[in-house]
Amino acid sequence: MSVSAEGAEQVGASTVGLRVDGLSKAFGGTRALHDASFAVERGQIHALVGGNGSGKSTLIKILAGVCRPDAGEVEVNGRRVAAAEVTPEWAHGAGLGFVHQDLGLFEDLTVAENLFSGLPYPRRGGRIDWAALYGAADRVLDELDVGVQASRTVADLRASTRTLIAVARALRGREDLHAGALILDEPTARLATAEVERLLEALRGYAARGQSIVYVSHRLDEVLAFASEVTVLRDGEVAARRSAASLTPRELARLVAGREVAAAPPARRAAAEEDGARPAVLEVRGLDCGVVAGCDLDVRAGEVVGLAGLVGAGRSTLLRALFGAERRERGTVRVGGRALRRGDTADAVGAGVGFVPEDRAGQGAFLELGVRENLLASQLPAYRRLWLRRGREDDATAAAIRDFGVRCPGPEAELSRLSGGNQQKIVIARWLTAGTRLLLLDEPTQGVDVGARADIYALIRAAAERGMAVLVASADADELLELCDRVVVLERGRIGAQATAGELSHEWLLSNVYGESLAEERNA
Ligand SMILES: Nc1ncnc2c1ncn2[C@@H]1O[C@H](COP(=O)(O)OP(=O)(O)OP(=O)(O)O)[C@@H](O)[C@H]1O
Repeated sequence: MSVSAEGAEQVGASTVGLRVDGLSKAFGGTRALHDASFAVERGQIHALVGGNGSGKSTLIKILAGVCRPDAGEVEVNGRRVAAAEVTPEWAHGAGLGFVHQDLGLFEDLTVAENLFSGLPYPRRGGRIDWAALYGAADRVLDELDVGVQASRTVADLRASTRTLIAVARALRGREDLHAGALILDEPTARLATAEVERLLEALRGYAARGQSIVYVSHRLDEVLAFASEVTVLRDGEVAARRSAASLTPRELARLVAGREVAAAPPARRAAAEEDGARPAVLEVRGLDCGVVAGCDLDVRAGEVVGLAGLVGAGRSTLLRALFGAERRERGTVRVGGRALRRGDTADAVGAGVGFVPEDRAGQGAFLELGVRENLLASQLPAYRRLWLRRGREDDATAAAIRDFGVRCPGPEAELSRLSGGNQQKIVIARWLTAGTRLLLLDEPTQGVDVGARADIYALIRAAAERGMAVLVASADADELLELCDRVVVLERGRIGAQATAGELSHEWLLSNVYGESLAEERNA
């Protein structure tokens, strides 16, 4: 079976669901993919892992027909074409379905409307036939065991259910929903631990019925528990292809990073009396803002405090209110003893507050500016005042690129040209400077690779050792356990249970954060 000179596709019987052969793609001088090949058997769960900038997204975009490669071939269920011939229509027709990190769902619409968005709705007598639409949607949802009614509004659904809706939308319109290849780009990055297992269980069920699954993730423990085969990309090349059973998490981390990955430094676990002696950098009293109500919270110098909670509990709202990005309705926020004006981010920055928001593309980064400008964005006035401009800026930029292992063509490269994980490293590095007294982090390592994650934890802890106070919201239990001296749970906008590092465990988080959501599962 091969591709003819004209590039026409060849069809034949095969047990392979998806095969890519010799994929290469360069962006100017950057080699994003080089001669990458791997195959996914029908019904196999195949993980595609690699460091930030290793070429995973480029590979997915080529398969989706939205990025034209320089060379290579693609085969789906026996249909083989030159990769440069793949269009979105071909990909869909051949049976490829995609779930991107941003699920692209319309929150205010129903499940059925989301499932059939972009397609002509069934009509009867010139009007939309809603009964037929909901009926068709219910059949897809039943077939995929999603356990949700097509008439529900997406905004009311829990996170794992939303991801399954995105899966259903990727597969809709196929004759056999389980016959193609499903490609998921970090489907669990935004999910809390309990939600992850529910999603993976559903995906295992689809694989058992014949679906070939390609799954991209930076959570390596999860990869080894979920996938049967693993392809590791490094610098655009396939660095290893192994069965998951033959790998330990540590070996896989080494393959991904191309080096031994140091374990994160242990949380400080300071004695209570030592904590009491440190000054509070952040003092919040009676803060009301949106869902957040009556919030009292202190974070001391040198302390890393985790904010746990379910989606919608108000973690992001609280961080945004502290930074002034959201206008608080009541209450006071003091940083280093100074009261912050509400809704005034400049005042917060002036008091030494740094903020890494969850929505990097929308709020965290200046995508159209260069790496250097992004790194220095929090400190420009200081550099300008000192008349030190380029020399010092260049040193600081080079140091940040080195310390964070940022993969970029150079300090002038536009941020939009960097991979997602490398953008995140820049956004965090920007605030890890001497001027920051309080650092607010919202899901700081989402999309960040295993090596960089360890580096970022080490840099955050080192900043805390120097006296920075850190407040970090995370849905990732491992992150809270590895990074935090203390964890505070937000429950529907109110501060609930708290535990110090010595008391913290997976079990504690499960019962204090997720217990309630598991009980509510049937409602979604
Ligand atoms: N449009 C583009 N223009 C220039 N360079 C690009 C472009 N898209 C990707 N690249 C570069 O190609 C390389 C591979 O990027 P890609 O986004 O595929 O990596 P990735 O493995 O998905 O990373 P991450 O884990 O951070 O999402 C990176 O060096 C990136 O900077």
